[in-house]
Amino acid sequence: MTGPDAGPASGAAPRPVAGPAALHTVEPGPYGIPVSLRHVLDGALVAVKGGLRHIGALATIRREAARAVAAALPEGGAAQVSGALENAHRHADTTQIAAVRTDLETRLRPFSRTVLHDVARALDPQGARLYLSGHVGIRIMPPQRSVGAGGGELAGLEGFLTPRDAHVDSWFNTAVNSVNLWMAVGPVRSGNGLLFYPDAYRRPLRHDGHTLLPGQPIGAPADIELDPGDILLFAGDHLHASQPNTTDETRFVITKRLCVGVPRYPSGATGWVPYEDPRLWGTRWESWATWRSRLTAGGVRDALRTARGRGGR
Ligand SMILES: O=C(O)CCC(=O)C(=O)O
Ligand SMILES: [Fe+2]
Repeated sequence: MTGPDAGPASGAAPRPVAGPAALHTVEPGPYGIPVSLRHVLDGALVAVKGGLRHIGALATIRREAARAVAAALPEGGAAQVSGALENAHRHADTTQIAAVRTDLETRLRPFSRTVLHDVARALDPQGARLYLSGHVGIRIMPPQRSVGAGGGELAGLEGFLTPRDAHVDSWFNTAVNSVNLWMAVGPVRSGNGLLFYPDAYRRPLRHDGHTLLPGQPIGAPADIELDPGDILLFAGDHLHASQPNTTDETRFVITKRLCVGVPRYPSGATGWVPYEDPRLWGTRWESWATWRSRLTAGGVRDALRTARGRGGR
């Protein structure tokens, strides 16, 4: 590991946040993004200022968002929203916003792979191979008061279009050495972002495999604010929750995940996802890109689970 610690850039004071944890900020420089992912896996919350602009991705994401809006809304409404999804709820109902989200997921899936690869390459050497997940989360959170009572279009969109209660990603499908990239496309403000519970980091917590069970002390939440283009890095083991959106802006974030070293999966996890070795991309071995993550205890457990499922048990 050669990179400096993910401390504040150029001696600036850490940005204050509510709660006990400071949000560390770093600025990309001519040599890339000076972040130690080990520090992130130790529980640090790190904002890479202008990270999406640094890799030249923000304009493309906005352009695709404008196309998805144009496809889902009548002309007048689409023109009003344009690429600025923070206004979406003013001109679109929940069903239309759900359609934009679904369309954007398809449109951005291949590009998000490039984005993650570009970020991984811009990072300082981490002293470990980085494995990249195909997961992409398009998270468009309209103000709560504008979200309809919830018909079929909201089913399964918890954390993507409706708030997600406190959880740890590694309880279900995320490796324990995974780092989340929570990438702000529009502004993230107090009242529409994510809450983190740093005191609960890697503490044993009771949960139902999906969500924290009530009645456990988890400490005060840290409330994170980001500017468009900022990338928040946080460990997949962090306890976090969507803040029900009380602002008058729709919040628009895209998420990706990468693993520091060979993925390690918790034995009790309820799900599993592969991570790819990007060195094999574009080679004739590309179809083997997930083999290393399959050749783990977690990968084998998942293969057995799938085989048992096929056997009808
Ligand atoms: O964006 C949200 O509100 C939920 C995000 C989340 O849970 C995640 O990225 O793991
Ligand atoms: Fe999460």
